[in-house]
Parts: sequence; structure tokens; C-alpha cells
Amino acid sequence: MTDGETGGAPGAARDDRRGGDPFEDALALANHTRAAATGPAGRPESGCATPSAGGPPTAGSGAAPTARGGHDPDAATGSSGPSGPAEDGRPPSSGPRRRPPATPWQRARDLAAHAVPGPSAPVATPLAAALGRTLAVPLTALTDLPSFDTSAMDGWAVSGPGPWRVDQAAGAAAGILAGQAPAEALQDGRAIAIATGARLPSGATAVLRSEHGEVRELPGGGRQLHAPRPVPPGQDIRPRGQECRRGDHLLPAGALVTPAVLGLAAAAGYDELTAYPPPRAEVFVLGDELLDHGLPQAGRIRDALGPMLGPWLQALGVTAAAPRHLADDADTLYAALAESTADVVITTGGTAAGPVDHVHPTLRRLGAEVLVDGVAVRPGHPMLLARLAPRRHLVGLPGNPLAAVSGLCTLAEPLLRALAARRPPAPCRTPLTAPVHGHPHDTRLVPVAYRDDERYGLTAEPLHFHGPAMLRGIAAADALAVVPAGGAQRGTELELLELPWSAGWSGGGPADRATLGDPFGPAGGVA
Ligand SMILES: Nc1nc2c(c(=O)[nH]1)N[C@H]1C(S)=C(S)[C@@H](COP(=O)(O)OP(=O)(O)OC[C@H]3O[C@@H](n4cnc5c(N)ncnc54)[C@H](O)[C@@H]3O)O[C@H]1N2
Ligand code: MOO
Repeated sequence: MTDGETGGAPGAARDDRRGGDPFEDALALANHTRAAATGPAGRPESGCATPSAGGPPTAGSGAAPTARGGHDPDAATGSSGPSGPAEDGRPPSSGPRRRPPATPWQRARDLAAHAVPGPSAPVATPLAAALGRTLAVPLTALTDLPSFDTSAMDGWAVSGPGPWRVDQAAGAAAGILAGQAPAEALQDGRAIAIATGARLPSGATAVLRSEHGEVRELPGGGRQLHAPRPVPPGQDIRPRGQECRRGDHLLPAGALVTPAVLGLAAAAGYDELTAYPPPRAEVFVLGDELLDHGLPQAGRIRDALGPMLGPWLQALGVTAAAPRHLADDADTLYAALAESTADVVITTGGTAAGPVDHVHPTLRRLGAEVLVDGVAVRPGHPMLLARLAPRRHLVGLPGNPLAAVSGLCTLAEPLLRALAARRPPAPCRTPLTAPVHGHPHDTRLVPVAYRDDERYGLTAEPLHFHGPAMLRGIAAADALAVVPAGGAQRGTELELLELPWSAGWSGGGPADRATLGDPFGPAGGVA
């Protein structure tokens, strides 16, 4: 491990210089030549500077705010400094490419959320395919629930006060079973065996549980049921309409179709639901260095984003075609973007200014409208959002894996939420178990895990291994903490972006998987 972030304090900010040279940063980290990290209040952050898993000591892993000698004030406006090819295709030697000012993080999320006027028109959807969609109309009961007076227990339906003479249901020694419709009324002073869920005969006033009654043979023939205590009228009966009456409002439009909603809808008589169709997304993974199996070798690495993004998108209620790996070639990217019919195309890599970073030039070539070009957030600041056509968008995620997660949560999630007509989650603010460094100007997104704390209750523990190229922290996380510029003290309540699996969002099921690739033609795997 040479990267100081592997064992660094969660807030040990390596990326505290806008537009800083990543290579120089990496060298400084590897050589431990950085000044000691300080906490948000400027104190040494010894408490969280201890490596949690064998990483190097982090005394040199983060730059103190005072150690920003190399900070380029101009870079704070989003200039990326000397870079690769200009967007008009000039060679890298033709000079630095200047970027527009980075969009503030919250503003970027708002722009993404409002990039589309709304979801596509709702469609009637069979229950089995509706999981994860959003209801376009309120769910109203199509029937009373229960739709008949029902026995809540196995026992006897009785009429009036006991003891009761036991009737034998015609042809049914077990009495009235669930699913049967008793034809005869129960006379006063009579009882009949009944099962849980069975429809009560008319005239029944209560149900006596089997364990509470005793049947005695009468001398003259027949049987009599005795109860040790009086049985109040209505006991263990679920009356018709107890849960709802036909026409009752069960759920509002805009509700997420969860497994429980599917159950309720079925119980209330629905075979299909009127819901918004899921947004269709296509993922293009860029990078000739990427392998889809085996160990990294000869300078090539495993694609970490293809396997992650499909299921992540599904968890957001999106129908995602299998990720396609595209060669680092401008014409290939152009053709793929021009041909795609997806609502949202997500690219990974190629957002920066290296010699094979083709995303910006290709967007220019396509005449796309760039809505967000760089966000004041770490990691992930080169992320972008562009409009390819009135209802088709592209989210460009940086190639560094945690930077890609940051872009997914910052730009893709609000856009996809708007397309899926999903409501934003309730704001979640949780105190930190430890201080977190902030970037001097930008928001930081830091993986955190929930912990129980005696003093604060539910708390968020900032996790190690949060470097832009690392997934180890986020893989153990419940959420991303939104750390404001300047950082946060222990105990500070920070906004958390819960991860879809942590928040329990519905992710669609086999029905969604079955449609993988359908809308977009043959689904290519990563080469
Ligand atoms: N001169 C500058 N260089 C860089 C800047 C900058 O401002 N000026 N920003 C740095 C930052 S921050 C990031 S983040 C990256 C973004 O780079 P790209 O979006 O162009 O992505 P790549 O160069 O293609 O890849 C970056 C990094 O990530 C690895 N990668 C890419 N795809 C995957 C994948 N699917 N799975 C795993 N790893 C992946 C790739 O091999 C590189 O190591 O740019 C910095 N540079
Ligand atoms: O460092 Mo870059 O911010 O996105 O990974």
C-alpha cells in the first residue's frame, strides 16, 4: 500500500488543492512528504490518523490547510490546469484546456433533478413487473378487506351465549374451512367448527378458539360445546371491511411499489397497477486497460464499474442494459452515443483531459448541451451531465471507481429519480463518530457506516479506504456523508446519502433482469 489514503483518517484530505497535479499528489503520498493532517478545527487529528488495516501511518497522508503552498487559486474556478487534448481535437501540446467553473454540489444535484420535465407516460403494468416502479394513480381498494366476516382463529363459530349445541356442517367433519362459503345460517345456541380464514356463517356472533372450548357428548345423543368464560360478541371475528372499504384510499400516487405494496394491491383485488415505466439506461465502460476476468496483469486492471453499475442502477428502479465496454476510440464512442436510444447513457472514464479522454470532444461533436461540466465535489469533480436530445441525457462518470460512485450519487441518481417519478428520500442527518477533514472549497463525499453510540444514538462512522480509486470503504458503507468545505467535528450532524441497499430501496426483480438488454439490442459484455 503506497497510497496514504489506504490507512488515512477518513478526513485526511489528499485532494485539498483544486486542480492539483494528481501525479505529484501520489508521489507525495507515497513518500510521506505531506504535512501532518489536521482536524476541522485545526487540531492534529491523531485519533483518526491510525491505519485501520495495516496501511502506513498517516501523519503524512493529508495536507494541512496551511500546507497548500501549491494551491492554484485559479483552479478553484474549475480550471484543470495543463491537460490533454482540447475539446476541439487539438493535440495535447496545444496548451491547457480550460474548463468552466465547477458547479456547486447541491446546485449540480438540483440541475440533474430538473433536467427532465418529468417521467414518461404511465402504463398499466402486471403486478409481477411493477416492483420498483412508482404509482401514477392512487391505490384505492377494489373490494372490502376482509371481503366477508372471517374467523380469526381455528375453533367454533358460535351464536349467542353458551353452552352451544354443535352442528355438523353437511358433509364436512372438519366444519367450515377457508375458501368455503357456508350456505346455512347458524341458529341461536348453536356452534359449528370453523378454520382460521373461513367465512363465518350468518348468525354467528363470535368465535371460540379450539383450545378454549370443550365438547361433551350429550346423554340423548348429540354434542355440546362449553366455554370456561363468557364469550363476548365479536370475539375473534375479523369483520368485513375492518381494514378498508371498497373505494378507500390505500396509498397515494407517487408511492414506490415495494414487495408489501404488491401484496396489498393483490389483496385489494388488483391484477395490474398504473405506474411510471422505469427509465432505461445504458452503460458504456471506457478504458482499454480494463479486463473482465482474472488478475490484473501487465498494467491492465479489472473493470470494477461494469459489475457495480448494473445492479446499482437496478436498485434505483432503472432498467439497465448490460454494460458495454468500448475501446478508447473517439469514433467508437461517437457511434455508440449516436445510436443509443436509452433515456440515460452513463459513461465511465474519459472525463478528464488525458490523451484518450474522448467524452468532452464527442459531446461537442454530437452537439450535446452540457448542463454540468465538473462539480465542486471530491472525489469525482470531473463528472458531467449533458443533454443529448430533449429527453435523452448522458452522465459522464470519472473512471476512478469511488469518483464514479460520487458521480452516480450526485448526478445520475437525481436524474433517474425524476425519470422514475420517485420521491426524494426523507433527509437523513446523523452525527459523526469522528472528525472529518473537509476540502477547502468543495464538498466531500465520505463513506460512512452506521454505529450505535451511547451518547448520540445512531451515528455515522467515517470509513477508511476512501481514496478516489478505492472501493473498499464504500463496500463496507451504509451511506455517503456530505462533508461541507472546511470539514466537520465529531458529533456534527451531517446529511447522509443512503446507499440503495442500506435504505432498502426496491431494486426490481427477475422480471427486470429478464428485460436486460431488450430495449437496446444485443448486450455486449466487457472484453
Ligand atoms: N491533468 C489532469 N488529470 C486528471 C485530473 C485533472 O483535473 N487534470 N483529474 C483527475 C481526477 S480527479 C480523476 S477522477 C480522473 C478522471 O479520469 P477519467 O474520467 O478521464 O478516467 P480515466 O482516465 O479513464 O481513468 C481514471 C482512473 O480510473 C481507472 N478506471 C477507469 N475505468 C475503470 C473501471 N471501469 N474500473 C476500474 N478502474 C477504472 C483508470 O484505469 C485510471 O486509473 O482524472 C484525473 N486526472
Ligand atoms: O480524484 Mo477524482 O476527484 O474524482 O478521483
